[in-house]
Order: sequence, then C-alpha cells, then structure tokens
Amino acid sequence: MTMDMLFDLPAMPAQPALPGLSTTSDLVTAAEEQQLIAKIDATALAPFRFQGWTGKRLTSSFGWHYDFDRGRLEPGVPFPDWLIPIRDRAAAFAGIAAADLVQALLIRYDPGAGIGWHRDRPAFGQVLGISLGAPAAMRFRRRAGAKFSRVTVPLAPRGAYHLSGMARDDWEHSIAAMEETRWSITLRSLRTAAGDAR
Ligand SMILES: O=C(O)CCC(=O)C(=O)O
Ligand SMILES: [Fe+2]
Repeated sequence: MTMDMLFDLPAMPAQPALPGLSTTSDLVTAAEEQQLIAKIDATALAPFRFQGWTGKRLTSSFGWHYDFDRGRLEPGVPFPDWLIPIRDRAAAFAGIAAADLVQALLIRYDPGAGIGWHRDRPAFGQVLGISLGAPAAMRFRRRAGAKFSRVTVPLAPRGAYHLSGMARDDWEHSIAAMEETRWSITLRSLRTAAGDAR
C-alpha cells in the first residue's frame, strides 16, 4: 500500500460523543456570525423566567413559547425573516425538514450567565443549537446507579449541535457560567402525537 492510498481513504465520520448527538464546527461564516449577533442584540431580550425565578441569561422566542410560569406551550410571534435562512441551513445539517423547526429561542449569556442541568421540555422534539461569539462546553449527564455518567462536548463558535434520540431524551445538559459573552440560537420541532422526538 502506498502513502497515496492511505490519504485517499474517505474521511471517517466523527464518532459521536453520545448516541443522538451530532455537531459541526462551521455552520456560519465569521461575517454571518457578526450579523446574527447584531440581530439578536437588536431583539428585545428579557431575563429568562422560571416559575417566578429570574435567570441571568437573556432570551426571546419565536414560533412557539414555553411559558415556564404557567407550565405550558403557547403560540408566539412568527419567525423574523433573518432567521429563515439560518433555520434552513441548520435543518439541512440535521437532515430534518426546515418546516418542522417551529420554535426559535435566542439567548445571550453575558459573563456569569449559564444554563443549569435540564432536559428540554417534552413538548418539543428535536433540538438544534447554533453557537456564536465564544466557545463553550456543553456538559451532559445521565444517572448510572448512584452516580452520573458524564460527557463534555466543546461547542465551537459558528458551529452547531443536533440533539435527538438518547442525547435528547435520556441525558441532561448544562453550560457552565460564561467568562465571555456567548449568543445562541436554539431551534426545536414539536414532539409528534406518537411521542417521537421528530
Ligand atoms: O445555549 C445553548 O446552546 C443551550 C441552550 C439550551 O440548552 C436550552 O435553551 O434548552
Ligand atoms: Fe436545553
């Protein structure tokens, strides 16, 4: 075998750190990243609210809105035009229909803000996230007897992740408090009546 043959081998797909998790490090360009950050900052962001408690991260949602104070999903304002191309590109990365991504959540994490351990609300199906501005580590955990199994996945700015299957439904995730400002766009489908996270 020659060296040429070795280098002609097709690129192996990256082994997923968790079943149901896939990531890409380059969903948007640096110029698009700056435009998206400007669009998010121009949106009326409000501190995330959870049953009367207010979080440090700032959020705004489109399409559907999960009201944590009332514990229910409510129809929200339609997606702004600037989000449509990015939704379409994220859907293509995940191999799902763009029209199924009916909710968008914009988040700005200023220094000191993070997101605690959770699974996304079961009313939602698949979850896609786009990272902007600064790298972050998404931590995953799942109970294994008296302990937790843990996996940490780096989130590159301008990259994206897709959570489905076990990574979506069985594992919790969190992001430690940021040192630098990070923005994210989360896109979600609704769970089907059959219960599939589609
Ligand atoms: O900022 C992120 O990428 C994660 C957001 C998240 O986990 C959520 O909103 O449920
Ligand atoms: Fe989440």
